[in-house]
Amino acid sequence: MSNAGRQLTLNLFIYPGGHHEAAWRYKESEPERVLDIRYYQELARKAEAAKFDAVFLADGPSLAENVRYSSRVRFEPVTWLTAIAAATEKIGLIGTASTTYNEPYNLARLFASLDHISGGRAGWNIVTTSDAGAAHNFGLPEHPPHGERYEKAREFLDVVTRLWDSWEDDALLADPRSGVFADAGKVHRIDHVGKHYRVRGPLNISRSPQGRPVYVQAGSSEDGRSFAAQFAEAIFTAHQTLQSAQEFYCDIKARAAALGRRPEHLRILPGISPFLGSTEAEAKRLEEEIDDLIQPAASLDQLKRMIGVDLGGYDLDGPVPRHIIDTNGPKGLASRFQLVVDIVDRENPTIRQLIRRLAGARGHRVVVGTPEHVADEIQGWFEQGAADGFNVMPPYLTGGFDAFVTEVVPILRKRGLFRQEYSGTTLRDHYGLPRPDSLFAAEQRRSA
Ligand SMILES: Cc1cc2nc3c(=O)[nH]c(=O)nc-3n(C[C@H](O)[C@H](O)[C@H](O)COP(=O)(O)O)c2cc1C
Repeated sequence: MSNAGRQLTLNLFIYPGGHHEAAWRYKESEPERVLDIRYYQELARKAEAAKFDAVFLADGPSLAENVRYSSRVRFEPVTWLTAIAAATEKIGLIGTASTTYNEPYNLARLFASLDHISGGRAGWNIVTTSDAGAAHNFGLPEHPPHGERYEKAREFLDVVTRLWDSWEDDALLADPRSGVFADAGKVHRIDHVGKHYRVRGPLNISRSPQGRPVYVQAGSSEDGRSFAAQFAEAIFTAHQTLQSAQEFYCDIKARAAALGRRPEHLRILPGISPFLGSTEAEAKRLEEEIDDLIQPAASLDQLKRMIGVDLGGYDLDGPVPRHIIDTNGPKGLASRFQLVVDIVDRENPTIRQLIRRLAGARGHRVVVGTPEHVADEIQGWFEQGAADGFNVMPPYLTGGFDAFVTEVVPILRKRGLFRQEYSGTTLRDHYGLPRPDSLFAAEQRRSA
């Protein structure tokens, strides 16, 4: 792959309080502002000033964390991003919404509205939701099995896509002279009748500036990879090693090409959580200072959600009891589970070492060092077929992000790896993605 002219994609992955699970306790953090929208508007403006591609918000339709220890209360993402849209001009706005716990029509309206309001900056992180607890918030007797969630997600995405295309681009006329507001012949019902959904349409808002928000996905299981290769335009992923990231990158690009897609229209973006210091020792001290704020009960809770076993009764300084981790259970299908099991098998950590290893970014890659070292790591993965860019996951806010923007981004720019200026105004422009034509307009042309 030629790297000439390739530019990094950089998203700011915002996690309330910072990505390190104990960051909210760090002396520079502002936990009291966790639900202050101006705090996030300020953060997004900083990311926009640094010419980042997008801000990204994760989400789940349940309170999965242990509230005693966790700062993870959060706004609903589209609401949150709409407020950020009002405070910014160009930065992309990617929000997470579940296909398992939403209705296609409502979700289509929400993201089409965000795309209109933001002038074409919306992206949808399509998740099937792995937290089984969510089922209890939606009257389901149990969380749908992994495969069924992805089956529903495929139908869900088909319906939403057709709803977003149900108004042809030139349907809205709003012509006071003729008195015609919209060309009814260019506004189409979708008449979907499927296994999981029945949706007539059309959508009650015209086609948005991007045509469709950008499709983002973050699964890594076999179902996840197949879904991503077919539909995703950006894929978030978590990898601990260059080799694992290269394998994923190569696999997804090959799958997409086999489906007739152009591999460059699918940005693969691993997470990176940088602890920065003027020396490696200083960066290590910063990491240790925040690690020392870990509350093991919270970490063990998180670990239980990831691997399905409760290690609360074990000696923290004893080995991880590998034999009780069921690799054939339902958890085994989720990618993050495998990532943790690989760490245990590779590094044979004590329980305390494992929870410290995961505390920084829940299995995403943590890089500790000088700005040059972090830039080298970014450039290395970017140029060796492991990434098209990164979700930057500051361990704490806002200092952890300020340091990245003031010290690492200039190095990446100097190396010609990252934009000096936006060349467009929409998220599709930033990602180098085409604006999709309306399916109905294409069908009309074929039948003309
Ligand atoms: C960067 C990143 C962000 C994610 N954000 C969310 C999220 O907000 N909500 C969610 O339910 N899952 C999230 N996930 C998890 C994936 O969407 C997916 O549910 C998980 O990988 C299981 O999918 P799989 O079984 O296909 O691997 C995220 C994963 C990554 C790598």
